[in-house]
Amino acid sequence: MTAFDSEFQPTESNHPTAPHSDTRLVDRSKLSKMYQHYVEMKDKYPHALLLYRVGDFFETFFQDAVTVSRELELVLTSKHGGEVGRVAMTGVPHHAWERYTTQLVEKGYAVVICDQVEDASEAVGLVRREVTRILTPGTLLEEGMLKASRNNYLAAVVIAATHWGLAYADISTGEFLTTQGSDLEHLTQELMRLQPSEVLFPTNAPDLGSILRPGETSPHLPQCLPPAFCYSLRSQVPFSAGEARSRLLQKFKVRSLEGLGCEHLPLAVRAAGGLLEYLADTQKENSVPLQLLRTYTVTDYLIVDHQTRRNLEITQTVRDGTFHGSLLWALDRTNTAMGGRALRRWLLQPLIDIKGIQARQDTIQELVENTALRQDLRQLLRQIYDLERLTGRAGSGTANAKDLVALADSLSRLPELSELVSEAYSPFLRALQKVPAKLEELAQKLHAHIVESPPIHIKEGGLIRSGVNNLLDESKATVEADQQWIANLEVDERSKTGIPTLKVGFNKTFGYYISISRAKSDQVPSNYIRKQTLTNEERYITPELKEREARILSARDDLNQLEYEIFVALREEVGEQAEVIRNLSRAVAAVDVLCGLAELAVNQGYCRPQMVPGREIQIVDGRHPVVEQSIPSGFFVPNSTQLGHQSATDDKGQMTNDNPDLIILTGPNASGKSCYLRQVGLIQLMAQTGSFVPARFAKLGVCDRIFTRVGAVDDLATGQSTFMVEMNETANILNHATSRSLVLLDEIGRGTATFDGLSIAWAVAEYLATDIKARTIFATHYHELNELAGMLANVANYQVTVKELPDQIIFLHQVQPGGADKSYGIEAGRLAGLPAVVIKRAKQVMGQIEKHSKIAMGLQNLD
Ligand SMILES: Nc1ncnc2c1ncn2[C@@H]1O[C@H](COP(=O)(O)OP(=O)(O)OP(=O)(O)O)[C@@H](O)[C@H]1O
Repeated sequence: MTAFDSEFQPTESNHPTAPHSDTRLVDRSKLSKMYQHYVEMKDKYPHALLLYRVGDFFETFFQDAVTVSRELELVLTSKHGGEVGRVAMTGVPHHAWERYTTQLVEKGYAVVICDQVEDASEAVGLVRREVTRILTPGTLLEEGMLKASRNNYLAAVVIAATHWGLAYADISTGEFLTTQGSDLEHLTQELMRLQPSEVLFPTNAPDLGSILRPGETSPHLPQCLPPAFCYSLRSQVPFSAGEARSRLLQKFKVRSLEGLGCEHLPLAVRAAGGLLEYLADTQKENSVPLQLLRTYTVTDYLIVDHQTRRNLEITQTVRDGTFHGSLLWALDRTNTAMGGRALRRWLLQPLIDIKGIQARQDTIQELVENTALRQDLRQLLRQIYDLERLTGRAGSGTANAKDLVALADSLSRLPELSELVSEAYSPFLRALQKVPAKLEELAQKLHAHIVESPPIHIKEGGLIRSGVNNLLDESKATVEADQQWIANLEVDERSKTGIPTLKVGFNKTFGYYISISRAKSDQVPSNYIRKQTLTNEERYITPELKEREARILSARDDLNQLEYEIFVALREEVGEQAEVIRNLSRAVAAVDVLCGLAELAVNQGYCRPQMVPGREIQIVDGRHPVVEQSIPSGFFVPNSTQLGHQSATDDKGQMTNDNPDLIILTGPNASGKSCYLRQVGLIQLMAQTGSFVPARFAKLGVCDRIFTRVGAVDDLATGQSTFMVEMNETANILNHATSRSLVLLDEIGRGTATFDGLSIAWAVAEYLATDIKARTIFATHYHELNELAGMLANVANYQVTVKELPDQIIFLHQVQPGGADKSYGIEAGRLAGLPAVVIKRAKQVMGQIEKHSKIAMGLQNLD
């Protein structure tokens, strides 16, 4: 049972006159007709909030009114509901429904819009109302409800023992992908990467159709599904192999799924088919244009698990979860919303295919070298709106005329874009050299049909230019002539009647009228018919005035309808081109990302890393891309890195530690160990994204995974201690890392007794260096670990240096060979003002410990 349901356990009100607030308890036969209809609708959507159009408002009644008034802090009122008495009610003005619905959806509710589908003034009996839209967190299209800078993913998951299928779509941009795997940990990591707004999960739970809001638990959800997301519990039927497959075949009009790459991936097919069914169920008449389904494999990309993504602060900082200070913040120089979203996707899913990486690098390089091209492109890209989402809204029939003008403006920039890149030779720029002629024609047509600055509402006219449609022009001319006649009426009647203060006015109730001050009412001509008497004036109509008015009003309705029809036809034409426009949008987005990365490379002095097939990681004068932008220019101290043991030998054939697999990094607090560790991880990740990197030179073997274990954060949510979290993360690394992984460990074993911690740290480092041979940087305060380098050829010691003055330590932030053998902790204590006697004693204790802790020697004896 969801929290949503539990709030509405039928409870009989004690108060005899309290308004009814539960549809399940009310005597329906005593409800008035409209409420009976409302209750029928509510029965169909028990788990959603039903917004029901009544005149100028979207109202909610009964239990929904209670929820909505609480969630939106609106006043809960009541209304007469027939013989039953009063019914709880709260509502929002119809023009503001988007704003209020956004808030409800953000809180994890599904919202059903039940709108009037006929003109209230023409309705016989009850106005016809239908469900026109169902909004759930993962199925939004409206501009105001979406964040421009990130995708809004709807995911669907199928689990069979340890195997899983995952499909996801962003219906606002049309992306639709599916995959399957056999390790549930990968499923969790994929979901954490995608951060979907809603996840569909097929189950046989009794409360099908409900949405579990973030943090809500259900016995029907398996452990591998992170509780941070909204889960929609769905029937298993559309997720069955047969149904899902035929839905996909039908949607993409194909005979087999071979071409989509998932013919032999039953779980991927089941997830994708189930997702399509949900879209059909929620989108009603708006059919959403989706790109052709793409199948991918998780291991085709660099695997960056959630902890690592968090520790490396890819999209938000660890400390306060802000975008400012993240890698994305430091790298984003894109000029379009599409580019911004693409950069985020790229950073969350870096490549392992060298050719793919080099194609991006080639494009950046061309743009770095050709400054004029880069600047011109960036200038032009600024004028391109969100083509992906505009097309989505056009295709689903939710775009307004302003959207189509924005789309036309953007499409008409594309020929200029292709002209700019006509001489380009790198792959991503060449992809823009040809713009399909039909898109140019479409842009011209839209511009020729729709006025430059149309109103938001599409049913109230004022959208279409003259010269587009003869009938429209003729009706417009008639209306204008009648309006002119009315405009002249004031002057004509003043001269006819000799009343200089006579006025022609208009109001909603009476339409046009002639107003005469009461003092002059005796001079009124006989054909004037009195309609209304006010304190100082009398209002009249004439048969002729009413005839003109009737003509204007009816012609205006026809005009608005005709304009609407022309507009809808144009919108459909755009929808038909959705696939072509979106293919091009993706190419534009990629060029925007690469242009931004090129700009960054030039401004920040990045270099093109050489990507090599081996295991080597060689970085000369590397910098941390975020820290260097956060401190004054020139203050960041660059440091080099050399990792990836190649059985290095010196001139005499002796093994050396020059090119180790594992570095033990020591240094005092705040000297820069964490910064260095992250810098290496970020440079590797940036390089596999295709970006240039903050270094003087870099030669990098492609990694399969990056792991980090950084800092100590209590996982209060799961009730795990700092130490257990640390051990879990470490276990995960040791169980999954390979010799092609990059492992960054900061402070292993600090959350327990010193000797336990040191022993674990030692054993972990040794295992990584000897068994896994992963490239590892191990930052630690246990300088005893420096002894490892004496035992293992592929381990080297490095330290972050400081300069000691009598009463202070100066941080040099320089990473140099060698191990710190000094306890800076005691030094720091002295600087902090610990009494001299305590410091002295601490040094004595330290000396004793060191005397008895020659670990390497002891272990050799053990071996
Ligand atoms: N290479 C560098 N150049 C300039 N400033 C640096 C550099 N490295 C680190 N810093 C600065 O030093 C501060 C401390 O660095 P960091 O947190 O990496 O230290 P640490 O050695 O990991 O400390 P602790 O052991 O206490 O965790 C950083 O916030 C950064 O501003």
